[in-house]
Amino acid sequence: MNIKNICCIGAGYVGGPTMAVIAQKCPEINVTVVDINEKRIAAWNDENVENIPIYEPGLSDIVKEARGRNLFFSTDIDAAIDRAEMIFISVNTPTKTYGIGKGMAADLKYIELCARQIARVSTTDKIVVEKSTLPVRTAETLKNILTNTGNGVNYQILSNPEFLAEGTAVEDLLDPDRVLIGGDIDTEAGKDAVQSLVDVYAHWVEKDHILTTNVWSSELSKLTANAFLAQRVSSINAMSELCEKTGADVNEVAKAVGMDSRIGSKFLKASVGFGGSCFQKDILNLVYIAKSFGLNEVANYWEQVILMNDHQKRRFAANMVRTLFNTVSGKKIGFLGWAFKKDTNDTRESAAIYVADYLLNEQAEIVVYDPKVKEEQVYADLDYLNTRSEEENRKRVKVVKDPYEVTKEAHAVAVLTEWDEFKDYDWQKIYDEMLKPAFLFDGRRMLERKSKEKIGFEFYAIGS
Ligand SMILES: NC(=O)C1=CN([C@@H]2O[C@H](COP(=O)(O)OP(=O)(O)OC[C@H]3O[C@@H](n4cnc5c(N)ncnc54)[C@H](O)[C@@H]3O)[C@@H](O)[C@H]2O)C=CC1
Ligand SMILES: O=C(O)[C@H]1O[C@H](OP(=O)(O)OP(=O)(O)OC[C@H]2O[C@@H](n3ccc(=O)[nH]c3=O)[C@H](O)[C@@H]2O)[C@H](O)[C@@H](O)[C@@H]1O
Repeated sequence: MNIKNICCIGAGYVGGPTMAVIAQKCPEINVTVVDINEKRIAAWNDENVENIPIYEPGLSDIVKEARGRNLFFSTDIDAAIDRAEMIFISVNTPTKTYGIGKGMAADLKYIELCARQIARVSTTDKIVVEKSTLPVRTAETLKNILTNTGNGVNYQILSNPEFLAEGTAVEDLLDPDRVLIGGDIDTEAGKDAVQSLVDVYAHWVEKDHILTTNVWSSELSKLTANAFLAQRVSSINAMSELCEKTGADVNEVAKAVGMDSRIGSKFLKASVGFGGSCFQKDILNLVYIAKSFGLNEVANYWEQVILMNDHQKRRFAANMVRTLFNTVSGKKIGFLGWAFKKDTNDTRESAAIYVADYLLNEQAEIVVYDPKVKEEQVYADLDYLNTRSEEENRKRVKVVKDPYEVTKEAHAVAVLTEWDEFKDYDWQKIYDEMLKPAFLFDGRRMLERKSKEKIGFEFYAIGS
């Protein structure tokens, strides 16, 4: 099928950047990104392109180039669906918070709503592309809804999971390790649909980086990739605790191990724990799927990655309390960073939230600075945990715009996100203005130990 119009449902961290790049690279295709969230769409359409709702290096330039030419953001979902030959579903698939599978399974209600809307609105044949991360065999459910409630329209379902990482989304989209497309490759219509999507990506991705498989392999590969990545972080974090007991240094261990080409050096950075909207959610989903097939050993194996991560966040916070003479009650603790990693304003499942929650339970007073995260987001994250009243969260946590306000008169400062700017702060000034002993906790292994100790800090870093 010759694709002239693409619709993407979901203008979030994946839908927005992915479609912006498709529009930039395929000027002859009209790309419309739709969402039920009016505020988000308004922000994507903001005259000042720096105000688009997602911060990603390089993204605003691409939006500036394509927006209004062949890239559009709209809340008119029906019109965009009807016009498109190809529809990407890029809505959120969070962990279920109710009913069967609560706390583990993926909540597919937004996916189902999209399918029902597509079925209701479509008057011409469509290729429906799963861009969201989904449990293996979701395409079957989609097909079922579309063909049983549709108007006699033909649908092809493709799986095209997204592997971009936040903070490097544009880079990852422009130069992906691979693009994965799963389809019904046993039928001519299925092969045609796969080819249509291959043709879109072939505008800028080398052919041998575009991989086609059956739908189920594609769906499962996405969960597998995230499980493997998160497993590496939990593996090195497990070693970080052993390093702290033995005098080994986790960065040296990671380097030595990573130089083995079979292991590789990437994704071996010890930290206060992985965050982000997907690793935990996708592994829980994998565990749930394995359990639902009665594969308990498989489920337990992968669940350990999450348990290790929870332990890492908890032990970082517990170590702070222990080091501060077993109490942080009424003490000012400065947080540098709140986002789940640098170069993003996303805070979903950020380790900082859980460390803060732990310290608040110990009656600490927390002051937060993050270069990209807004005050209301910090409160929303803490309120979401439901550990204490909203009023209490606002009383005990302050969010400031100047990092030196975080550190002034603080009993301890903790680095929770690896923003580059933290390295260049005036650490002598920070030391001078802190209460003594001045405790510094590096949850990201990003600060240089010797110079901090020379200034006088009591320095603690993960894994050394
Ligand atoms: N955030 C990431 O880095 C990555 C996410 N993914 C996957 O991509 C999917 C989307 O993730 P994000 O973009 O982070 O989510 P997000 O929450 O940022 O965006 C999803 C958007 O979908 C909209 N939406 C939900 N239901 C809708 C409906 N029925 N009609 C219209 N709009 C609707 C929401 O309003 C929201 O703006 C998830 O399945 C996630 O696992 C995959 C790779 C990377
Ligand atoms: O499905 C998804 O949502 C995406 O999840 C991750 O991307 P993302 O969560 O954006 O960011 P990562 O760079 O993977 O970092 C995840 C977390 O692990 C932490 N991390 C990562 C690497 C490392 O060595 N150590 C470490 O602690 C990061 O600080 C962060 O908190 C994957 O890297 C993407 O391929 C995938 O598409």
